[in-house]
Amino acid sequence: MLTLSKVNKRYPTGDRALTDIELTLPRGQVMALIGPSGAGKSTLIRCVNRLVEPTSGSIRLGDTELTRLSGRELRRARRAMGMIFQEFALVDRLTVMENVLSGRLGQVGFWRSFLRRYPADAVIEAFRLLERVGLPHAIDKRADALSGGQRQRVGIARALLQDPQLLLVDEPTASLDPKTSRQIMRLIRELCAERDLGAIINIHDVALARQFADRIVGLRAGEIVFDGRPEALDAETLTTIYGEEEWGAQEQADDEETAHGHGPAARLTLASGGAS
Ligand SMILES: Nc1ncnc2c1ncn2[C@@H]1O[C@H](COP(=O)(O)OP(=O)(O)OP(=O)(O)O)[C@@H](O)[C@H]1O
Repeated sequence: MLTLSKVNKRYPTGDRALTDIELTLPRGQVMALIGPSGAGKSTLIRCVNRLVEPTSGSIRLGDTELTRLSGRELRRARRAMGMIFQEFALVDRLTVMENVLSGRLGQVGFWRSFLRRYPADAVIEAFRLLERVGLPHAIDKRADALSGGQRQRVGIARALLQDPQLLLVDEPTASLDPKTSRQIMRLIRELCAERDLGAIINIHDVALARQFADRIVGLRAGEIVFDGRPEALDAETLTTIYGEEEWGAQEQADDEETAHGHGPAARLTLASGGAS
């Protein structure tokens, strides 16, 4: 379980990115973090893994107070948090298998990883994970020969090879087409359920968030202005999070597009709910 209490972040520039964030993420819960650009979503995720230092407050993962850690203890705590990034962050010239195994870099020690010798159990687990994410045939391919969706699957397998307690996911679908985006979100959701893993997913696509998350947290100007079930995210709440917009008109336009067969069916209306 992850617990944030009174977390504040003010950047040296004076920008106040987070104000008194209170958040508890139980095991197994998939939480989507939504909000306009600059709301503080990335800052929040990065405070959890300490890529950004919170200015004040407490962040606990299980029994560990993350804000007090440094050096070796911090590296160990970070291994308990699998990161999945927007741009996949793969090493292009390495194979799919090598990229997945790099998820164990921190655990196998410098020389072993330098020589690219991984323990047999890591290799077996990497095979298993690549099969689970749908890439058993691509093990020997170079990462730069993969499609965006396949690259993200490699990123997911790599994060899981760390055997994390929590997934921190930053815009996983930002550069993917609508169908692939849905597949990736569905995969993340299924894996979280299978492994009883909590996830915080920073995502701009509200329809995807509604469809695949158990819970939605809306940030605006560094504050939580919504925290609830996806069904509770109505036009009024969207206005609170994003500001004034004709959300009803958007729903209608999407409905019409779908009815007339324009645009991919995957373009969901804001009104749709439930995971598929
Ligand atoms: N390294 C930094 N130095 C100074 N200010 C920063 C830095 N990173 C972010 N900020 C500021 O903190 C606030 C929150 O930014 P953040 O990137 O966390 O928002 P976001 O919701 O993730 O936005 P986006 O959806 O565009 O990625 C913004 O005002 C931003 O300008």
